[in-house]
Amino acid sequence: MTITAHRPACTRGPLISAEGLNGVGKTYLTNRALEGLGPKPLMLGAFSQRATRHPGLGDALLRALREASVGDPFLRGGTPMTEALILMAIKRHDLDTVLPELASGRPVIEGRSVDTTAVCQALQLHPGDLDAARQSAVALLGLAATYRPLPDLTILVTDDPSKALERAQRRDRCAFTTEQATFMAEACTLFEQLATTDPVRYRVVDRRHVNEYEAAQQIRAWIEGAGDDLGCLSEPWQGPGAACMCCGTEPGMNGRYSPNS
Ligand SMILES: Nc1ncnc2c1ncn2[C@@H]1O[C@H](COP(=O)(O)OP(=O)(O)OP(=O)(O)O)[C@@H](O)[C@H]1O
Ligand SMILES: Cc1cn([C@H]2C[C@H](O)[C@@H](COP(=O)(O)O)O2)c(=O)[nH]c1=O
Repeated sequence: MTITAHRPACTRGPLISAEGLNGVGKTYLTNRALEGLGPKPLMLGAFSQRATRHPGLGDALLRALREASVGDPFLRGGTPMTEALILMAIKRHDLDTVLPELASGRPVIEGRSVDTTAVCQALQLHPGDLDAARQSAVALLGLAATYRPLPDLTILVTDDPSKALERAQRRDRCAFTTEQATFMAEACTLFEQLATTDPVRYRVVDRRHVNEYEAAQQIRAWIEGAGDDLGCLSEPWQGPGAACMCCGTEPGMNGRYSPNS
């Protein structure tokens, strides 16, 4: 007998992240992409835009990282694994705060998510060894995926790292050190390598090959398509029997097909 799987799509909104180097244009291009789009997705602001005095656990953790990294733009305080776990906790906190919006069907866009954590922390764990960093970045993503579901869609904006550096410096009226510029160039390589490991989740827009209009159009189309046929979102640490964090459906409920039942 053949059992036909029938899985009604979950009513939740898609969880989308924008990733890439400082100054690469994640915010600029996403805002362009969203112009005239309705209903508007909820934008989860970039770390640097978060107020230092804002109450709440997520911002308190970020404040602790900022203080420990004494002004380093990549929040490097010298203990990369501890920092990785705190960054993952912040990203978990971000997810907790947007769950009601996701559950209501609204798309949510994270300005940076756990891919940045994987890339930046892996580079710190293996200075000067990009191969080892790539392996650790993949492993760190696996660890992050036990804290919280990964985004449904990750848009990597990439470019010549020197162009991103130039924009970040102009915007922030600062000068990155040579070491920081090298860190950014390595992060660029690692982001691009990480994106090849999961072609279903990642979409890459390379500003070396498309103009800003085309880039915004691509991003808009990806965001519009991200809500199609979404599965339920379950707590990774609860295992295959967990109910959906958004619609509450348990595997096997309402005639849903569960591969694990
Ligand atoms: N195509 C463009 N034309 C003009 N200005 C641009 C363009 N792309 C980006 N910028 C400007 O470059 C700067 C960096 O872009 P943006 O803030 O979007 O980068 P980001 O990837 O969000 O960076 P970060 O992660 O550091 O916050 C901004 O001042 C932005 O307005
Ligand atoms: C999430 C996250 C961020 N960072 C670094 C990367 C940037 O230099 C700053 C803030 O960036 P934003 O674009 O303003 O969000 O934080 C990091 O090193 N690790 C992370 O996980």
